[in-house]
Amino acid sequence: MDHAARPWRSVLYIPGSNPRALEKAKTLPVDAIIFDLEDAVAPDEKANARDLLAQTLAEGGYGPRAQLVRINALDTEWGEADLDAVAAARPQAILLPKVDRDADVEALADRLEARAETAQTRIWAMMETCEGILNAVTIARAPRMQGLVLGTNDLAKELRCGFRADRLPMMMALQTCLLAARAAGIACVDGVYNAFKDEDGLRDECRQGRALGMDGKTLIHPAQVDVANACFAPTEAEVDLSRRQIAAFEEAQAKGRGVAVLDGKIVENLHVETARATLAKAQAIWELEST
Ligand SMILES: CC(C)(COP(=O)(O)OP(=O)(O)OC[C@H]1O[C@@H](n2cnc3c(N)ncnc32)[C@H](O)[C@@H]1OP(=O)(O)O)[C@@H](O)C(=O)NCCC(=O)NCCSC(=O)C[C@H](O)C(=O)O
Ligand SMILES: [Mg+2]
Repeated sequence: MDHAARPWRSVLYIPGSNPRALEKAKTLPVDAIIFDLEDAVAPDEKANARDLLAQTLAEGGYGPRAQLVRINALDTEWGEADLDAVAAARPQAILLPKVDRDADVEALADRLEARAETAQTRIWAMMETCEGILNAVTIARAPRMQGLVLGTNDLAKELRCGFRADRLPMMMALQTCLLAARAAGIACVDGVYNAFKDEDGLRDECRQGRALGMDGKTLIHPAQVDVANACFAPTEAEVDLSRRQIAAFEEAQAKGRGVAVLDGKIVENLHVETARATLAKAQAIWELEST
């Protein structure tokens, strides 16, 4: 699969303490899983969840789904032990919560560097503190970074803002993270939609996230997966337009022109790059779903 095109449409949190949900995820058509040891796990359950997750990761069975482990922050009483427990399973990626600055990522990167098992492990950062949003540019460029995840619940708490359908109070934070991720060439995945039985509300928020440029949405329940997969995939119309734009541009080029006209609109090289990226994404989704 073309790594730049790897889909992150649906990224499902699974509480590391819930064996039934850990099993269920093996059957769900999600692009990625976040095995959570942080906020989905109560303090009394942390130690058991850590052991269960270490064993679950070692057993595998999650197929082509990308796997991220959200540990507790390294300055909590659980963070270091979480990392110790999951390291042996060679985790694809660690998701670090409540990242305030690039030094938080560097501290984790140093620990990953020190172990042979985590030589390839990437880092994702939860963007959910005001400090973190203000430092998004340097966080996104820190070592081993693969993506940002918006933590809109913690962010709303810190901002002291309300939840609105248009998400106006946190729009600047969402866009700051997107700018930082795109400038660094990494992924950016939107926050969760808490009302997991409200399919229409979820669809609206996914559409908004996609229009902003998000790669996908973090999810909390299996019922949310199909909506996110549909909203963040290229539509048939987009695939068709991309093919026609490429064909029109190549035809224009063959005639010595640098610009084509399609459906009354200009097509330049930059539009062709977007069209090729759309086709690569559609192909990557097809490959993932056929595995
Ligand atoms: C919200 C839930 C507590 C609801 O759980 P439950 O009552 O068990 O739901 P259902 O009975 O409808 O479940 C049906 C089956 O689906 C499985 N299930 C449920 N949730 C998940 C899941 N997340 N992943 C995989 N499988 C799941 C159930 O086990 C049932 O299976 P079966 O019986 O075999 O058919 C629950 O959904 C839940 O705990 N969700 C996750 C909550 C969570 O992770 N929260 C933390 C992340 S959000 C966050 O922290 C974001 C960020 O940091 C921020 O600040 O915003
Ligand atoms: Mg959070």
